Amino acid sequence: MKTVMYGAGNIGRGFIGALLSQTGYEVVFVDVNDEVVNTINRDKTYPQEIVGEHGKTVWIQNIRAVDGKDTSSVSNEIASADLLATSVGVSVLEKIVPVICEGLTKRWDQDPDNVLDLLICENLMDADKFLRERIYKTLPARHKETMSQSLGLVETSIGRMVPVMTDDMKKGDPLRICVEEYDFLPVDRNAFKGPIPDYDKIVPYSPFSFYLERKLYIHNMAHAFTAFLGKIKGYTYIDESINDIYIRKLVEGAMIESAMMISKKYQVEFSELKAHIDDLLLRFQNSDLHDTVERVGREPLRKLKPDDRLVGALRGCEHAGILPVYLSFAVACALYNVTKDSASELLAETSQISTQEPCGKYIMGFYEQLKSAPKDFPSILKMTDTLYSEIRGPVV
Ligand SMILES: NC(=O)c1ccc[n+]([C@@H]2O[C@H](COP(=O)([O-])OP(=O)(O)OC[C@H]3O[C@@H](n4cnc5c(N)ncnc54)[C@H](O)[C@@H]3O)[C@@H](O)[C@H]2O)c1
Ligand SMILES: O=P(O)(O)OC[C@@H](O)[C@@H](O)[C@H](O)[C@H](O)CO
Repeated sequence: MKTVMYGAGNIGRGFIGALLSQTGYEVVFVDVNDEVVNTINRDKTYPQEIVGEHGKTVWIQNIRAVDGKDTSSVSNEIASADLLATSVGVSVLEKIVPVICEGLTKRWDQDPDNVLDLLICENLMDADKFLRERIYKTLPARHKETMSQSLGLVETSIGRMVPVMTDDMKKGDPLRICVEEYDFLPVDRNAFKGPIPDYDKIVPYSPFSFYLERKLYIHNMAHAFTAFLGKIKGYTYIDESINDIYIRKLVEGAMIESAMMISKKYQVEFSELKAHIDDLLLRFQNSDLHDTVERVGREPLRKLKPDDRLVGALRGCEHAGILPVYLSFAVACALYNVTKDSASELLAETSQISTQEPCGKYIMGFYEQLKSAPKDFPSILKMTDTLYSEIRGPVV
C-alpha cells in the first residue's frame, strides 16, 4: 500500500506523511527541495520530535522521496498510488494540478475504475471545489467523466500546530521536525470513493463543514487574536501571549462567542465545544513549540477578509443572534496591526463591514480605544462588559 505525499514541509513531514506511515502505508514524498528529497532517500527515516509535556522523538519509517521537478516520475507514482495527499500551500496547489492530471491520465488509461482518494491538507475553505474545477479543466476529454466516479477529493482539518523550524531546532538534521502532541486528522467521510484509511487518529465526520468552521472560527480565530494582542504587548511567542491573564480573558471571550454560534448552527452540545476551547488554550501555552506571534499573525489583511477567521466568525454570530462583542475587538486588533489611521476604509474595503452597522460601530469604538491606550487591556475588558450589558439589557 502506497501513499504519495505531495509536499515534505512542516505539515507533510510533521503530520500527514508521518500519520500515513503509521497507518501502514509506504509514503513517497514529492518535493522540490533537493536537500529534503536527497536526505529522505539517503536516510529512509527522519525524527519527528513531539514537544511539550509528553515530549519524545518518533522515527518515521517506510519512506522515500521523488523530486517534484521530475514530473514524469511523479505522475508514475500517482498512477500506481493507493492514496494521494497534498500539503504544499495554497499558492502552490494550483501549480501541481497538471502533474496530478498526468498521473490520473496514466492511471485511468489502464483502468478507469481504479479509484483514487486525494486528501487535501491545506488551510483552504472549499478546497475540494477549488481542486475539482481545476482538475476537471485540465484532464483530457476522455477522462472528464471518469473523474466524478473515480476521484475522491477529501477535505481535511489540520489542527496540529507545526512551527517554522529554525537552525537551532533542526540540530543539524534538515529533516528533523518539531510538532505538538495533538495528532487527530478529521476527514470528510462523504468524499471518499475508496476505503477510508483505518487508523484511530483519522476521524471521518459528516457534515464536514462542522469541523472546518470549528477549526477556522474557534482555533484559527483565537490563534490570530492571541498573536495580534501579543504583538501589541510586545511578546514574541504565542505561549507568552496567552499566559497574559488579560489576553487570555479576551481570547477566551471570543472563542466562547464562536462556540455558541457553532453549537447553535450544528446542534452540538456547548460543553463539547467548551472542552475543545480549554484544550486549545492549553495547547497555545506549549512553550517548547516556540511558535511566534509573527508566524501566527502573518498576513493580517488575508485574515480580515469576509469569510476568513475573524469576520467569518463575527458574521456567523450575527446570523445566529449571538452578540459578537469580543469578536469585534478581535477585528479591531487586526485592523490596528495593519493601520493606525484609515481603519474605517480598510474595514469597508477588506472586510465589507460598514461603520453604520452595529458591529462596525463596536469595532471602531474598540479601535479608537486601542489607538489612545494600546496596552490598556483592563479598560478594554471593562468596555466589553459595558457593551454586553447595554445591548443585552437587564438579566432576570
Ligand atoms: N504549519 C502549520 O502549523 C499548518 C497547520 C495547518 C495547516 N497548514 C497548511 O498546510 C499547508 C502546508 O504548510 P506547511 O507549513 O507544511 O508549509 P511548508 O512550506 O513547510 O511546506 C510546503 C512544502 O511544499 C514544497 N513545495 C513547494 N512547491 C512544490 C512543488 N511544486 N512540488 C512539490 N513540492 C513543493 C516546499 O518545498 C515545502 O517543503 C499550507 O496550506 C498551510 O496553510 C499549516
Ligand atoms: O496559516 P495561517 O496564517 O492561515 O494561520 C496561522 C495559524 O493559525 C495556523 O497556521 C495554525 O497553526 C494551523 O492552522 C494549525 O492549527
